[in-house]
Amino acid sequence: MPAALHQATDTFGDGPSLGRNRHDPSVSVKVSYTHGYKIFTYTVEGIQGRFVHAVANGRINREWQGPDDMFAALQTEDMGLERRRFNSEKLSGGKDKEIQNTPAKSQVRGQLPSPPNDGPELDVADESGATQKPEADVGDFMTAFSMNYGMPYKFVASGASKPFEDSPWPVQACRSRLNWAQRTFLPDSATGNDEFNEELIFAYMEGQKIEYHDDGEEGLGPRIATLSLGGKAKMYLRMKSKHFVGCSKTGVFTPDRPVPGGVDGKEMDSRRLAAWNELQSLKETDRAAYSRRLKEIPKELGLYGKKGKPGPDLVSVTLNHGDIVLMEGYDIQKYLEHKVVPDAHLRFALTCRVVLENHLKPEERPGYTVGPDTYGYDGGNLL
Ligand SMILES: O=C(O)CCC(=O)C(=O)O
Ligand SMILES: [Fe+2]
Repeated sequence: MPAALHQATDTFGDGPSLGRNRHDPSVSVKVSYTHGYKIFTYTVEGIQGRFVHAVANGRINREWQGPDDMFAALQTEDMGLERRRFNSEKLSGGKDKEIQNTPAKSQVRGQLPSPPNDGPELDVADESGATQKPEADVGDFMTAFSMNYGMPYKFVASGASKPFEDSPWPVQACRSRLNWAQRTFLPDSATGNDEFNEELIFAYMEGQKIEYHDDGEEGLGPRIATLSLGGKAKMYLRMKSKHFVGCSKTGVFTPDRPVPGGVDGKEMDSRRLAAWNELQSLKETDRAAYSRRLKEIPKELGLYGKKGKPGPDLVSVTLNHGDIVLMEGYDIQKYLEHKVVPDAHLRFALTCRVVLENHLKPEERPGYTVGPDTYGYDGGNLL
C-alpha cells in the first residue's frame, strides 16, 4: 500500500477527508458543505475578511478536467514554467515572496538531521534568522519555477505574462473553477465577485516552501484564490509581529488601528487602543508631537522589549490535492501573514487574483486584452 494511503487527511475517498485543521481559541470557525466540498471559514476578531479552506474529495478530484487531470497535464504539457529573474520592484518592497529550499535540520542550530518540512521546528529556525536566504540581486534567478497568465503580476519576478487564450487548458480550467469557488464559497460578500484576471502557477519541488508573507500588494482586488495540486502542504496564518506586539522591529508604535489578540492579553489590547486613540487627534494637530509619541509609547507600555516577537499561529490547515483556499478582505493581508510548507512531494499552487488595470503603469500593461472567463465551469457535475 502506498505510504500516502496511511494518512487520514488524504482525499482518496468520496466523503470529506478527516480534517487536521487547527485554530486558536480567539479565531471563529464555521463549517459548511456544498458540492462535496467541506468548507472551513475562519474569521479573526477585529479583522475584516475571511480565510476559507475548501476541502475536496475523490469525486471532485476525478471530475473531467478536474484536479487529477490538471495535475497530470501540468507535468505533461508545456506550461512554460521557468525560473524567473528577480525584478527591482520586488526587492525595493523589502518583501520576499520567493520559494525557499528548506535547509537540512543539521544546519539549523546543530539539530539532528530529520526529514524536512515537519512543522513547528521550522518556525524556530525562522525566528533565529537561520533559514533566511541571502539577499537576492536584481537579475538573480528565483529558486521557484513559475509562470504567469493574464494580467502581469509584477510582485513576484519579472517575465512576460501570457494571455489566457493561448494557455494550456488547465490554466483556463483552474481560473474558471476558482471564479466558481469565489461565487459559491464567498456568498453575501460586500467585496463583489469580480472575475479573476491573473493566474500564477508555482511549482514546489521537494523540500521547497514559501515563508511568511502577505498578499496585500497595492493594485490588487480584495480576493485571492489558490488551487492546490499534488503533494499536500501545511498552511499557517498568524498576526504580523508589528500588529501582535504593537511596534515595528525598530520599536516605533504601529500607526494602524490595533486589533484584539495582541501580546500580553486583553488589558494590553485596551492600553494600546487608548494610546492609538490619543494619537489620532495628535496626528491632525501636531505632527512633531505625533512622531515623538510613536517612539515613546512602546517604551511606556513595555512593548519595546518585545519588538520583533512573532504572533502565535492562529490557523493551521492541511491543504490536500484539489483543495481551494480563498482569502477575502484587505485587512486579512494587512494584519495577518501566511506561509505554506509542502510535504516532501511535488506540489503546484495555482493562484488567481484581480490585478487592477489602472494601477499598472502604461509600460506594465500587457500587449493583449485579458478577456472574460469563457471556460464556463459551474460545479454542475458535483450536484
Ligand atoms: O502555495 C500556496 O498555496 C500559496 C502560495 C502563496 O502564498 C503565494 O503565492 O502568495
Ligand atoms: Fe501568499
